[in-house]
Amino acid sequence: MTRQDENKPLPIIAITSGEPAGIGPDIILSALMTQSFAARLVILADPILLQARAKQLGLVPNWEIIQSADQAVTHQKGTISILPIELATPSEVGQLNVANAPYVLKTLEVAGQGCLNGDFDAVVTPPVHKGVLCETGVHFSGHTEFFQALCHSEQVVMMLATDAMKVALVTTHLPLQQVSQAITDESLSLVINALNHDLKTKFGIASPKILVCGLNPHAGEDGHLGMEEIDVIIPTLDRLRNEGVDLIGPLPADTLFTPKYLDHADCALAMYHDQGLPVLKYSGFGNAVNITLGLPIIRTSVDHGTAIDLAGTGTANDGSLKVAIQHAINMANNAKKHS
Ligand SMILES: NC(=O)c1ccc[n+]([C@@H]2O[C@H](COP(=O)([O-])OP(=O)(O)OC[C@H]3O[C@@H](n4cnc5c(N)ncnc54)[C@H](O)[C@@H]3O)[C@@H](O)[C@H]2O)c1
Ligand SMILES: N[C@H](C(=O)O)[C@H](O)COP(=O)(O)O
Repeated sequence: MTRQDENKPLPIIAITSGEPAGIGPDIILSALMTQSFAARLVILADPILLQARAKQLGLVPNWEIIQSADQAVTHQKGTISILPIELATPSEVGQLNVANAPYVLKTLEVAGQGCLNGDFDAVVTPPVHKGVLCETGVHFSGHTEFFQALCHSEQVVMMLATDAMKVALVTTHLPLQQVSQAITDESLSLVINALNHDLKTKFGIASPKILVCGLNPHAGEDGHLGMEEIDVIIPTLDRLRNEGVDLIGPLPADTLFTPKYLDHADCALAMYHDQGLPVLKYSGFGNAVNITLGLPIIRTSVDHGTAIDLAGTGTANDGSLKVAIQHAINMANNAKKHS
């Protein structure tokens, strides 16, 4: 039996490098040097980038350069298996360079396509810098939307989770000015149905109970502080309840995130990015995972950004990446069990 055959049942997880000038390379190295994962981990990156960062951080991994995903063997801490993707130009720590945007996008494309065609069982994405990618002229608002387009998914849902809390979003990377118009009966229904479906199928929750935030202060105060609840949110929730979805709300977002509600629900649904994520990050920054629901592939990510200020310093916390990798492994094992 070859080494590959012996390890065949373990999922193959693609890990992209993220923004090369940021902390992506640091946390990949640190996580994989200090913890063994029961999976075959394939880093999609330029080996030169990772080797230079390892040297800067004083780390000496056992490098394996592979030519295809199936050559990866069970991960052991200290080993880094790389499926090479070349940088466009050498990357300097802490210096964003738009010339490397195509490299970043290529790592995501290879990972996403590899998941779609079965080479990988899941993809884990360290952080990219959205601004530098947009400077190339592509509209990149986030991995969530990138993988939605790549997979032609009708509806995706961004959900961040810690052991204590799951927070999903109705709108993702949208200017605040556009949030109200984006909350319609159709969009809210699609998000809630996708969330309800994946909480059942990907998290094994038989009958998910979902807390829904209002959009306005005090959930609109009976229309005195905004009409979106009365015009859109309440009628949509009522209809979905009649269809069997277990929904509570809309509740005022300022008090929804308290144990009285959270302790008796499976997930909170916030109307926009900064309504839900600050609470989640306050409660568990560094230990949370970002999961894209609604995709035909498994994709997890970290709860933080590129932290350019920390790249190459050895002070970046790898906790969220470890959680993201472990979640991807668990979800991939679960999917294999049910396939
Ligand atoms: N998953 C992703 O790809 C992702 C997630 C969030 C933000 N971003 C992008 O990252 C870039 C920078 O965003 P930002 O400045 O708002 O957020 P950030 O998370 O990069 O930084 C916010 C603060 O948290 C600190 N920090 C972040 N990660 C840390 C870690 N692992 N260990 C210790 N400290 C850490 C930083 O030093 C900084 O003080 C933006 O372009 C943003 O779009 C990407
Ligand atoms: N909204 C996420 C966060 O604040 O952590 C982050 O921007 C990542 O989004 P994507 O996974 O879509 O890149």
